[in-house]
Amino acid sequence: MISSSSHFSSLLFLRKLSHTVFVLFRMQGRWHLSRSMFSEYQKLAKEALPKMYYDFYAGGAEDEYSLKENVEAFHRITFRPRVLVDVSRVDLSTTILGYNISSPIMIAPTAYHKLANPEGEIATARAAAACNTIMVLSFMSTCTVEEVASSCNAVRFFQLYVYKRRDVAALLVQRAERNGYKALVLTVDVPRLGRREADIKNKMISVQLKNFDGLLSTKVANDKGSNLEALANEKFDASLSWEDLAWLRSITNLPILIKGILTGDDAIKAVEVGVSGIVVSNHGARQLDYSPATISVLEEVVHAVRGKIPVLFDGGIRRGTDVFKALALGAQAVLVGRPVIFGLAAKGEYGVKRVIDMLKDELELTMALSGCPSLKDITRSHVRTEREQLHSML
Ligand SMILES: Cc1cc2nc3c(=O)[nH]c(=O)nc-3n(C[C@H](O)[C@H](O)[C@H](O)COP(=O)(O)O)c2cc1C
Ligand SMILES: CC(C)CC(=O)C(=O)O
Repeated sequence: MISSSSHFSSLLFLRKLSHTVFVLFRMQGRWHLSRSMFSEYQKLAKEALPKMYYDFYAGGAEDEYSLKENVEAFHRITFRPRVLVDVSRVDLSTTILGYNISSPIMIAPTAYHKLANPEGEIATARAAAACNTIMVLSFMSTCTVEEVASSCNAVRFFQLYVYKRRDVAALLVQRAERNGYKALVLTVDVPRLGRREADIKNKMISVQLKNFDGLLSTKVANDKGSNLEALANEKFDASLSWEDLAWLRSITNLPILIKGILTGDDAIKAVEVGVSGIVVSNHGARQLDYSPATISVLEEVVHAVRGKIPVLFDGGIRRGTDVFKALALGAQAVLVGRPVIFGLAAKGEYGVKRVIDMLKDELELTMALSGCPSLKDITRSHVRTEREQLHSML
């Protein structure tokens, strides 16, 4: 239930439950509980999915400290809006690696979309096309690289995990290139799978992925805990290192982005090895718990890169205000993971489109209310970080 604030007659309290901000308000003599559209979709997804799948999508590693922090660190950043700026038109459009998109909100690579909806990644790709944005297809997708490519005309990037079987990684890269994917996103934060305790308890399944038919088996069936963890630990190449970027460049002409950078030091190395961009990410807090909230390290990375390559961002984006904050701190665009999956689980292609449109609408409003008619008008001085707020109190 989402209601217009103009009808509020009283506001009772504002409290955080789980990762969600709830407001209890009185309207026309009755009490109502408001939630963001994201939480509405999360709730619908929870109702629609078996517990094992919902926990897989929603969960994080170990204590889920970073999972909460990814979201809550945004709440500690406030705005410095400017007034009396002509915002009768607000332009959200931007360019990523030369591709024009309608807003700086892209779809993050996430595994196993068919567990959320029978149409799987095809539904997600069609929603991306309808929103005129970029989808990053996961290496662990349930639809094939070819099926997704032929389903719509969205600009698509391909996310890569490097298996011990390098020939399999190389083959998938070639298939992505042949099928019109425009960039590779090399994910570097999974030498082993993080300890996801819900998946261990639920004995999370690992299904055969069609992309690998005839190449290798991705199906694991044992009774000892998360089959996904067993799969990743068996197949992923934990020896992958900076030197291997030369190998990757030798097998493709596509631009390469590195996803999973959290420090200025690693950002400098990424620039040195000649990649075309980086994604500041802690993998949605599913890998190393107590890694920092991604928004809290974005600026360090942006400073280290010194504008040499684009810096993208993901982790905890739930509102248009979050997108604005990430842009103000130097990101060129953001990627969203769970909101897209919850949209997909709740309402298929339509749900994904709604979630993206909601974020776009909220970003547009935030820009108007902050005095920013275009993305280039969003500057560092439009936000106040927690550190700045603390300094101002000294
Ligand atoms: C269910 C799920 C599956 C994911 N699968 C992948 C994947 O296959 N490859 C990858 O690079 N990242 C994967 N990620 C991480 C996302 O790309 C992204 O970094 C993260 O979801 C961003 O955080 P958010 O969910 O708060 O938006 C996955 C995340 C989730 C939640
Ligand atoms: C199968 C997993 C490795 C997919 C993934 O990246 C994730 O679940 O976070």
